[in-house]
Amino acid sequence: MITTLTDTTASAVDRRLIEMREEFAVAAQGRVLTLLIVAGTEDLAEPLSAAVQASREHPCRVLVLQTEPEAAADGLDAEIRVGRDAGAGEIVLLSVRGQVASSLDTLITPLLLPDAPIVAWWPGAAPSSPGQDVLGSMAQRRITDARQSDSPESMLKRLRRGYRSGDTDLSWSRITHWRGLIASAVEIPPLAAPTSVTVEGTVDDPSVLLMASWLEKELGVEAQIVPGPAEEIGLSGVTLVRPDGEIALRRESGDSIVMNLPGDASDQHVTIPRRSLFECLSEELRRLDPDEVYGDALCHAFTGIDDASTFASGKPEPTDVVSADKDAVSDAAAAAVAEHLRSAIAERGLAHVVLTGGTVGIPTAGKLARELSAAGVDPERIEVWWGDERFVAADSPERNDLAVRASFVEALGIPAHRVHPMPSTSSGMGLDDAAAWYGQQLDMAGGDVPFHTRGRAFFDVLLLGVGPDGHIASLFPEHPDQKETTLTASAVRDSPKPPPERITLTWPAVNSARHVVLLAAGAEKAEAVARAHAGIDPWACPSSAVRGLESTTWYLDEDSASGL
Ligand SMILES: O=C1O[C@H](COP(=O)(O)O)[C@@H](O)[C@H](O)[C@H]1O
Repeated sequence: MITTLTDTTASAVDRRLIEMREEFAVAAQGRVLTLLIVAGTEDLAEPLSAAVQASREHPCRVLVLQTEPEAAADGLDAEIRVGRDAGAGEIVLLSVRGQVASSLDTLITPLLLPDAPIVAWWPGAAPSSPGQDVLGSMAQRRITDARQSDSPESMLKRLRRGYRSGDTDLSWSRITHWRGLIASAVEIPPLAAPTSVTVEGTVDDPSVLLMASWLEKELGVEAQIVPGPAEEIGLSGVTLVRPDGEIALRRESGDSIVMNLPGDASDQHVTIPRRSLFECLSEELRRLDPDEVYGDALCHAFTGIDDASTFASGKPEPTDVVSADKDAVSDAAAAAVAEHLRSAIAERGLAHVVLTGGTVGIPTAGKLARELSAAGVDPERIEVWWGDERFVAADSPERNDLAVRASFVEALGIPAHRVHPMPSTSSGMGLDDAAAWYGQQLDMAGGDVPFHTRGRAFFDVLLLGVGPDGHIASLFPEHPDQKETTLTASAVRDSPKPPPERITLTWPAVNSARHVVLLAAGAEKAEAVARAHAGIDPWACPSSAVRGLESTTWYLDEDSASGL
């Protein structure tokens, strides 16, 4: 039975659901979990059919959220399916538009099964840190599917950075049977450690990457990934070389894997069909405890990316623009930034700029507004973010956003929904929640464009003032809070520069810009500027370790450039 409700509310949906159960004598008892399917406007026929099948094994309430935050009009439509149309569960499809999408947690709370676990599933695009997502944080288990991304390896790296216990990915469930076969094969006597491991398959396929990582971690041997047959997608073979012979597994067809063991090269055929979406989902719903083995394999896969300097290395070298004085520095920077934003808008219809506070940053923002107006840039097309903020009251003169509200935001007439100040103490949130919330706003705006992957950029221009100690944003030299690299924005305590509590973009986020514009003026900045030019060293000199994907330019006056 299917009922639709247009322009409705969550409580009206809940009431109708209860009525339908009564009308059609459908029992609610026995539902073991709430499955949240979170998506944009893409076609969900396949995930829904997998969920309906899985509900026969795990009777559940399925809440499907299709969100369109950019929709011109706000609204909520619902379709409720119970009985035959919903497998062994009940399905509520919610189409959420505009502002309604900004409070998804409040929206779904009345619709959750009381006292039952929640599993969140993103069948397509997923947040960088599912565990910190507004819906993901309500769930015990969070399921993503990196294979669905345009850039699966990048997505897996993002998931690794944002990993929280309870996360899993269907690329991992796709290789469960392979792992079982390999685990039993390596136990075959005589027990001998493999000397080499080769994983064959699509080279950037997440299942292939996870298999290689798992084997490396478990066996302590480096795993080589080699391309498999072009017609095969995903994992096609695994070979472990032991002193007594080879353990070789190769997918022969969609239905079977051929296995050879040391001393037995007789091509044993094992019936293991390629796993369907339903089977993978069902396996994940079977276990509600965290899958630590997945966490280990994921984290081992990209161990090297923890080093903050890797975010900056390999990008174009910085250049310097030296002007006579501070005034001329902000003139030059504002003109260059306006041009970058204008061309981003011409290319993509929208530009993301990150503003900064500080002695040069604040006047630069005012001049940028004038440059953009003179160029006739549509203020509707600019999204404004901040690189850092002081965690004080919203109306405190210490706030970086307040310093440019009149000169930039109001002067240009940028609509409120395009302006993203970092939360203040007036928000009611504590410092950690406020930082996490801001990071989440960015992750949601970035969609599949990662803040956690080298080689991709979200911001068009990132403006950064450079402090006399070499700090940028609120990443201070030798300050432990700079070590937070799994989040997009993080809390800073005990800042060496007052006020002590701040929010900052993290290393991966500041290194997610096309163009980086560093600003410094005055003799007191000369030493920091010289140190930052000596080589990438995030810990000792943060301003040395930020690079744009396309350009990094230091706007300096003669005094600050005197040590170069
Ligand atoms: O505390 C901060 O300092 C930097 C640099 O400021 P400056 O006055 O030395 O130019 C600034 O860019 C940052 O946004 C701010 O919070």
